[in-house]
Amino acid sequence: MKGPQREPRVAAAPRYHRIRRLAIGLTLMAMVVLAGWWQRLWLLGGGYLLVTVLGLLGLLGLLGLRHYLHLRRREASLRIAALAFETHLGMLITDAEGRILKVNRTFTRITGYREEEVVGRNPRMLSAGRHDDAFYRRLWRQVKRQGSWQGEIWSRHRSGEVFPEWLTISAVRDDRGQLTHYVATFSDISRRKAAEQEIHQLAFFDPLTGLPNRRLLLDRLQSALKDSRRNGQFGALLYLDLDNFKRVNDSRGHHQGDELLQHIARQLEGVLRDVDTLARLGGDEFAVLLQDLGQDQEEVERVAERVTHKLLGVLQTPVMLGAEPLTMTGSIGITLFRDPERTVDEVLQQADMALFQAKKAGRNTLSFFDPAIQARVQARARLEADLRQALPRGQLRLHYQRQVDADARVCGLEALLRWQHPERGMVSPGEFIPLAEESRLIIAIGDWALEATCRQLARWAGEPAMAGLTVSVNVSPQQFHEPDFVEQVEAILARTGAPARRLKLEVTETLFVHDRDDARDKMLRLKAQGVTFALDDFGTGYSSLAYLKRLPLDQLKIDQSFVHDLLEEEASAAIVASTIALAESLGLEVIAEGVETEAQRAWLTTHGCQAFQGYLFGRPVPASELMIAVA
Ligand SMILES: Nc1nc2c(ncn2[C@@H]2O[C@H](COP(=O)(O)O[C@H]3[C@@H](O)[C@H](n4cnc5c(=O)[nH]c(N)nc54)O[C@@H]3COP(=O)(O)O)[C@@H](O)[C@H]2O)c(=O)[nH]1
Repeated sequence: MKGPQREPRVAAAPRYHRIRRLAIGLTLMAMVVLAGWWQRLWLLGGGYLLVTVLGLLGLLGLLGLRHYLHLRRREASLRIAALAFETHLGMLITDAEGRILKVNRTFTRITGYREEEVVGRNPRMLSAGRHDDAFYRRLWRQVKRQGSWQGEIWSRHRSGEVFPEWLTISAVRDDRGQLTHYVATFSDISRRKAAEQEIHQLAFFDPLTGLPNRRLLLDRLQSALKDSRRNGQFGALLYLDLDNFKRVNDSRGHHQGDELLQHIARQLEGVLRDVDTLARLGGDEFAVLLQDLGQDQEEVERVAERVTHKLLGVLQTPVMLGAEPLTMTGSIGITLFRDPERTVDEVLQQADMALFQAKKAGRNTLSFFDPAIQARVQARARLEADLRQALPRGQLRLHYQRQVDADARVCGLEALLRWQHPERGMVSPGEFIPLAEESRLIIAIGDWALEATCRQLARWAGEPAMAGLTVSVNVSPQQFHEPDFVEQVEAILARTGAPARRLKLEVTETLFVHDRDDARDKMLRLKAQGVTFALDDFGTGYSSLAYLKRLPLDQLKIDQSFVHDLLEEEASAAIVASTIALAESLGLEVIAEGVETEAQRAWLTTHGCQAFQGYLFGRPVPASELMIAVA
């Protein structure tokens, strides 16, 4: 194995050595020649120069090549950047101070502004004015801290039209970390928003009426229950069903049925507050969610009942459907909620059961889920119906309560209403006046009381013991706010022949909450006739001292609740003492009402009160029973 392997090598050796010797000989010769040349150049002193020149030439060549390659690369990236800049996204670049340097064509397409119109200006020129300063502060804080911000923002088109956009802002920094530019890219998302809105509309609103649907109602009811647990305020859920709606559909067709539902939805909305939710549950069924009705249950019941009556009233307003008018009625079931344990399902179920009761009770009616509330509501309804008859049937009376001075001499009287009910006997005004106010019957009743007082005043004008007495009569805010109230009083005075200077009108603080100027004007016109004014229940209501000095009042009446607690409660005593001092400093008379004991009278006298009214001096009695001695 080894022999055949070595044989060829022995044969090639002389040729190989010949070639090697030839190559070495040639190299040596070249070296000798080059060395000769080199020696000669060196000797000529140009050796160094040549090396330097050759070196520099080489370096320049290399730099030139690098620069060329760099330019090629930059040109390529600029081409790419320019291409990228002209994208489907709007783009703008500002300097570090926020001045616009460049915008792309999409920017112009979306905003309507050409580049030359915006360069040098601040991008805030595009602001729609829909975000507050805090929004922009947060945005820029994030750009500064995190290098970029993105989100939805409202912008304004050159035409003034406002549109939503999706915006990204990035801060650009150089190698040393210095801020050099901001780059903003954005897209118009109006269409996406419109689509989202449409989806939301379909999911949460009824397509026929545009009202919230059952799903949205449930959402709102859920949060209403949470709120009511938190703030202790009552809420109410009302279920409303149109009576005999099917007949409308059958006789007039579905088109008119739909029209009717749309009309009713608008009308019902019209009598509700913005914060209330009116929903259509389907067919002819609606629901109303009322929130934050207060903490006093009886007051809340009354509010819910009032709203329900308004809704039922709306339904009864005739509607022109096609050529013929149509009048509808409805039934309403109501449940109140505040109980922390109550669930959405329970509330819905209760409203439904109450609606069933209302339907069963004969339609065009309301029914509360709670039987106790229902009983109270029905009792009030009966009382109101009776009260409507009280005036025409002559069941109202006036009683008079004496007012005395520091020497217990009668100096005036207060006329107080009484209702002689045929079955219930004497009904207290405390019971029927609030009802009369709710139903606005108070205007007619108040006018009657005023006229009856004036007739009595005219009679007393001929009696020496009574002629010098002033008679006070209560005027409710509704009555006072009637546009022709002054003319009414003037007409009554003229009709009855009562001396105006003997008539004192008792008004309350609530009168001056709204339209104070109108109230002042009316008072001044009546005062010009000789009529005087007392401010009743002082300290229990609005009690703004500012209005006191502007109004032409003659007397302050200290409310009986303060007099009652005067000797037991320091706060009441302090209020009474301040009221007396205030009246004195404003030059007004002061009278304390509800004085029941000698100790209260003594305390009041010591603190400067000079006039009193209360059971201590006499209860309200009919005019025929007043026994007043000639002064
Ligand atoms: N708008 C009108 N309101 C009227 C009219 N008549 C009465 N009213 C208001 O009804 C409320 C209840 O009145 P009434 O039951 O008559 O009670 C008055 C007095 O009887 C009662 N009073 C008087 N002295 C005492 C007392 O010593 N103790 C005690 N517990 N009660 C007493 O106080 C009522 C006086 O009311 P006022 O001075 O008006 O505040 C009442 O709010 C009447 O205003 C009317 O014609 N129109």
